[in-house]
Amino acid sequence: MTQADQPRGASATASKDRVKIFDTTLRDGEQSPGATMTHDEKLEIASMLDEMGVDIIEAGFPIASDGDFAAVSEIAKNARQAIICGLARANLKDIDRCWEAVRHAARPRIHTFIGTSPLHRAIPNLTRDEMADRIHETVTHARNLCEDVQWSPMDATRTEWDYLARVVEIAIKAGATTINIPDTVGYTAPVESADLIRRLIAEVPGAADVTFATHCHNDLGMATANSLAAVEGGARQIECTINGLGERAGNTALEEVVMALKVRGDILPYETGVDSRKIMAISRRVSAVSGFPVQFNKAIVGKNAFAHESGIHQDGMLKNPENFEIMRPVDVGLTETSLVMGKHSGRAALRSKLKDLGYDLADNQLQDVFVRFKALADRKKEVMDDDLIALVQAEERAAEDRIRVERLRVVCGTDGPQEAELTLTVDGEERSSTATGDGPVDAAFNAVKALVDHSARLQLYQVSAVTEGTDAQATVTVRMEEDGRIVSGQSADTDTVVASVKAYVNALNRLLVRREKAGKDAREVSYKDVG
Ligand SMILES: CC(=O)SCCNC(=O)CCNC(=O)[C@H](O)C(C)(C)COP(=O)(O)OP(=O)(O)OC[C@H]1O[C@@H](n2cnc3c(N)ncnc32)[C@H](O)[C@@H]1OP(=O)(O)O
Ligand SMILES: CC(C)C(=O)C(=O)O
Repeated sequence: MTQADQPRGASATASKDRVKIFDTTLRDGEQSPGATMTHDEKLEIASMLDEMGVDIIEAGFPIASDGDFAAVSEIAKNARQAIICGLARANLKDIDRCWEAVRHAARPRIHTFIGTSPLHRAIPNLTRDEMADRIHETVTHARNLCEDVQWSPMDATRTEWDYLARVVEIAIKAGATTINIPDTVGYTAPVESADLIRRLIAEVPGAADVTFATHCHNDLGMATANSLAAVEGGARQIECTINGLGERAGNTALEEVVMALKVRGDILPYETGVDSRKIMAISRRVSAVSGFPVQFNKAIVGKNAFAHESGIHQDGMLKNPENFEIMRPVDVGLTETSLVMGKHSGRAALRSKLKDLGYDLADNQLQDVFVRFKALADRKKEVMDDDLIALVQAEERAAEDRIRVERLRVVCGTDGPQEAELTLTVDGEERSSTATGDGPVDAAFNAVKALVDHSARLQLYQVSAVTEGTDAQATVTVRMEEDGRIVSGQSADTDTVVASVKAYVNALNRLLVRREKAGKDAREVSYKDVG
């Protein structure tokens, strides 16, 4: 093993073997259709990878384009600790171009490959012997340029055993320092993955002097399992990408193997140099620059990976997070577990969430808010923090209100006039009216006026969405003026007209309070007798 090939960071402990993390987000990851990144974005991602402790960054395929060449060169110049690697086909031109780009790095690596399976040997149309000669020639050439050379028999897992063993031996003899065994089409299964590496190490002359690497694709959803199995078989380098980005179904996800080794150290006694607390930040950045959203239930980095919505789970989490979490959110760079408030949530989670938001409610208040929360959750997929704040504030306001909205039905659409049927409770007495107007809000406001006679003038009517989506609550603010007294009212509801009427009524209630404070008898507000 050369000095350049040594893992960085903490040295391997007596009990745990060090596994190097080789990130190929910028090469294999970028090969995902549509995932192309700009030069500056590649530099930024490379710097984050370096910062988080990745051992080797495969920065690109320098012969592929001038842009790739420039990105690999600049990443090589900027690298602080990581080995910077470039990919090259099994030809001298590719290898020279790759070296031109990576040579600027303090720790450069050339990675050259050729497909060795029967299917892949047909691509450059080479016989077994011709390919063997090509491997010898190209690996030797690469090693003459660079002391750190990685060689990959592409489609290794579909290559005949005898031929694979033969070409791996040739590559080692020609100077390769890392032998990478790719499962190019995601075909292998964990037991095979472990056995293949174990057998290569046991049977190929010189195998003990090089690092074996595993490079898995996720076509059958087994990339992480195969990579970990390969480590158990003796591989000490895992090739992976952030968010599992990569060709077709993607590559092994860096965050999955790093966290699996961290969490299951009891049965997988290996360690990496990656600072797992930087995982979320780079995952979000890679998702943003590649334009590939992370699926909600993606292991480790999905939006729901540390989120709990069902009441029993939330209650269990509040009693002890270990009940439903095998990792601490902080270990992947999240500040906290998210208790997602939705229709499956219970009172324990609601109380805890409200406490976090600064509302310490008495039991009866909590019960009222809970009823309204469940009603909202039935209409809305997810109840956000701002929704809850709006609910509690509405509850607080409603507690002292003399006028309350009981029922509202609005008929609206293209054929006017719009009509509103409204029932209010005024000082404990139910009253109803029907009114028309120019639009549903106007009709509803006219219905309020029909029940509560007042001379206040509407100065402002404003609607905004509390949260995102078509099921978002609308917050309505109204401002009214009467005899120089200005009052405002606010309410939130998923129904904009309901929110409008409640905001209007809220303002009227405040007007009554202002009148009382001004020494006037609030009964001066006359209620029209329409009942
Ligand atoms: C499994 C993997 O991820 S492998 C990496 C795949 N990544 C990429 O292909 C992305 C970058 N690729 C490119 O930009 C282009 O394909 C280039 C610049 C490398 C080559 O472009 P072109 O010269 O136009 O060749 P084209 O892409 O059409 O065909 C590939 C050629 O490389 C040959 N080839 C493929 N792999 C290898 C290899 N490992 N070693 C030697 N030759 C190879 C093929 O036989 C073919 O040559 P041929 O037409 O003479 O048979
Ligand atoms: C170039 C090699 C390592 C590769 O990407 C693959 O086989 O999937």
